[in-house]
Amino acid sequence: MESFYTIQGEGYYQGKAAYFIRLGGCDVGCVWCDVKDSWDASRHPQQSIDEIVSAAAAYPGRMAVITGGEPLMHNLDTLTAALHEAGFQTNIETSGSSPLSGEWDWICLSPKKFKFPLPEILPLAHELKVVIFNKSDFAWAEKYAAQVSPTCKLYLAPEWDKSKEMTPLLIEYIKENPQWELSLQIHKYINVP
Ligand SMILES: C[S@@+](CC[C@H](N)C(=O)[O-])C[C@H]1O[C@@H](n2cnc3c(N)ncnc32)[C@H](O)[C@@H]1O
Ligand SMILES: Nc1nc2[nH]cc(C(=O)O)c2c(=O)[nH]1
Ligand code: SF4
Ligand SMILES: [Mg+2]
Repeated sequence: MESFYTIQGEGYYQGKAAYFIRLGGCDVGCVWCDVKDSWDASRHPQQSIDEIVSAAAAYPGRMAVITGGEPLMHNLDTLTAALHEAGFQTNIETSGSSPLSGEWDWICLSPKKFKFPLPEILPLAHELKVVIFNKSDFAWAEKYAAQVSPTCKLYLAPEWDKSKEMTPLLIEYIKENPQWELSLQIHKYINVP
């Protein structure tokens, strides 16, 4: 769909320069998704892996973030091998709802109520990032926290349009449950893509 060099705005690598590769197509359908344009893959041009990787390599950063849409709707073995070959760290942002493919240095799993993650990705996640849209989502987040590895980093993120209302609840929750950390979409505050 699009590629851009920016600052990772969320989660563990928040604040780091990263090259984002956003792949078209998503069958999850989150009501609050902030990139609904990405859902229909046929509306976006196809690019070769060579084109994608050489565009990325023009920038000094060597962290690539594959996102979407739902990137795991595509087989990512060849793309991630080419990124590794070019010296990139490979990170993915995924709902985990399609089978895992690709060679990953970092898996950010963001489970969704609209299409659950497949169980096999849970022990492989390096980072669990749960979007909080309403109060019941805290208990739902704990259900997934119990299934990831003991070293997996745990993040709660307010849904953007409800962040004014929900962020104070996240702050209180994290103060009571300090295994969780706050993830804000900082790119939206600093106006970068
Ligand atoms: C657009 S999704 C694409 C990758 C993948 N489909 C997924 O959901 O993880 C990238 C990240 O943005 C988050 N996100 C999407 N819409 C959001 C919103 N309105 N508020 C907060 N986070 C949002 C998702 O939860 C996910 O962590
Ligand atoms: N700057 C920036 N950071 C991000 N982290 C995850 C994003 C995503 O849409 O996957 C994202 C994004 O869209 N922009
Ligand atoms: S899974 Fe990701 S891309 Fe798909 S609708 Fe949900 S937030 Fe949007
Ligand atoms: Mg985004």
